[in-house]
Amino acid sequence: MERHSSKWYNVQSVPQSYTFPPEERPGETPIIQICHKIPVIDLEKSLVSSSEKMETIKQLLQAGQEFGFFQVINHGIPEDVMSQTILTFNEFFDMADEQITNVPARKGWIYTGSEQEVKDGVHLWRDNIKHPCHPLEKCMQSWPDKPASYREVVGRYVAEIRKLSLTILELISEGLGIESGYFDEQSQVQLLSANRYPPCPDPSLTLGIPKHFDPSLITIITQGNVSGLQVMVDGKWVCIGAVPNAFVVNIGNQLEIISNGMLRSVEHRAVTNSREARTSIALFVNPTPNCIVEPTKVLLNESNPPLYKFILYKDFINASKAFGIHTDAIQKEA
Ligand SMILES: O=C(O)CCC(=O)C(=O)O
Ligand SMILES: [Fe+2]
Repeated sequence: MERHSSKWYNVQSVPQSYTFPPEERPGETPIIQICHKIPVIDLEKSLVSSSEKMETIKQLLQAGQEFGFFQVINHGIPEDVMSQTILTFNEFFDMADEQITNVPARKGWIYTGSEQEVKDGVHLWRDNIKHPCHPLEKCMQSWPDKPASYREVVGRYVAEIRKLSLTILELISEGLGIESGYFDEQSQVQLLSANRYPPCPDPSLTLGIPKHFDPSLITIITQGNVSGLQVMVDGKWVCIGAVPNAFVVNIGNQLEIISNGMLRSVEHRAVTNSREARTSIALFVNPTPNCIVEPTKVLLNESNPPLYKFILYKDFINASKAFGIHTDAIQKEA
């Protein structure tokens, strides 16, 4: 028998162990219904003039307030960096399972194949790898070394995303009236989480990732050409369109706290489709474990009292078990 056919997703129907309870499954409504309201923001415009920059800032804040999500285009990251990174992860996920699951003492990265990942008794329709990325030179020494290009390609991608995330955070801090550099300390940790959702015989029954909030400051996602990221808008699950060469950006719980609720961390989930595999790469920009996260003082006054208590980032993560069974391991790596 061909090795490939032994993969967990080569099945004619969705196994019971992958079937979500009726209230959680996507159901029969069109799953890939694109929401065109979620803004696509042209970042190049912010470089043209100070009035264009103010306009970009306004768009970022409005999107963060209204949807908690937006996409950015003309962000300066070369197309081939994005496409090569997706290809490298596809190669990684295509490797024979033994090559990725049976690596001894895999310190520095965590692979969770679908068969190992169970949420409330149900398997997720995805394979996943997570690893820290900052400081880059140190972290990349312990990333996977197969495929051979992994460290170089993913390293280049991570370096580009770090610059992009700082640009976006700087624009947001200017809009909120926070001093420049405030987020330098709050955004020291980068955690990469790449997902591969194979084609699924019945996407109405199962999920790639169940609904959740991101425990990050912001998250920057590449979803290639395949939609599947769903966000709750006006009480309905809708998909974020796959815009060529765009990054999806979402506000995480920490930025919601810092902005005292002005920017919203919004629930989202990943659905599957029956036609093609989808690969997404999420980079969580996180505070360091001992960083105190609290509503920034400049936004507080009598009519805007703090809505959140201060919290150490590691206490937040441990209390919310934000990374499931890997929470402790991920905290150690950070
Ligand atoms: O696959 C996606 O687009 C969603 C990923 C996501 O929400 C996450 O990794 O937290
Ligand atoms: Fe997420």
